Amino acid sequence: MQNDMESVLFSEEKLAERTQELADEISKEYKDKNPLMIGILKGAMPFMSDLVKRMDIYLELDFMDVSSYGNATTSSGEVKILKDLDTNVEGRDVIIVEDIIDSGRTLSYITKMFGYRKANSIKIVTLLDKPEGRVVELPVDYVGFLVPNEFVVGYGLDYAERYRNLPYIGILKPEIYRDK
Ligand SMILES: O=P(O)(O)OC[C@H]1O[C@H](OP(=O)(O)OP(=O)(O)O)[C@H](O)[C@@H]1O
Ligand code: HPA
Ligand SMILES: [Mg+2]
Repeated sequence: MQNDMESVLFSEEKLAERTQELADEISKEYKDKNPLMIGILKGAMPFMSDLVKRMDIYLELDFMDVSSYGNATTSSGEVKILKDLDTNVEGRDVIIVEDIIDSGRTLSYITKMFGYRKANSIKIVTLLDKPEGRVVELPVDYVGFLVPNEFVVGYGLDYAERYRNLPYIGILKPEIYRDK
């Protein structure tokens, strides 16, 4: 698996350090709010797990499974809900947790939906933001790192379901996904 990588963008240590900073910032702002933190599966799983362990406030967790990439490196444009929330978001202070915002389509769809469902507030925390990929404008509240317009994998991010278990974030060798 490591041989498929062209370069490392963010090491395990760097990810841990930045996650701690985000956890401190969010904890401070949500100290008395009992936020509902919603992880978007599957990519957000490792980041969300590390983030919430570093937050010393009352909070609740829920998950949604949404998919628009399938096995491709560009978004299909169609957002499919594979699993909805268990929790009613009405009146809740929602924090959506993502691994990456690229075209913005996934989160634009989800934030609109939570708006219809009458959440009290909706904020977004994403580990990575790829501004050059943006097709739909989207306000993002907490960002770990900006990434270049390359397909990145690791720490939850996949290519064709692989590489989610890498402890760091890196760029794949182009021959891995070229001609597929
Ligand atoms: O801003 P966008 O262009 O919508 O891209 C971002 C979304 O794409 C990825 O999910 P994917 O659909 O690949 O599902 P996964 O998390 O299960 O890999 C990623 O985890 C984000 O949810
Ligand atoms: O760069 C990416 N890598 C993995 N999954 C993704 N989903 C959107 N962009 C990406
Ligand atoms: Mg994916």
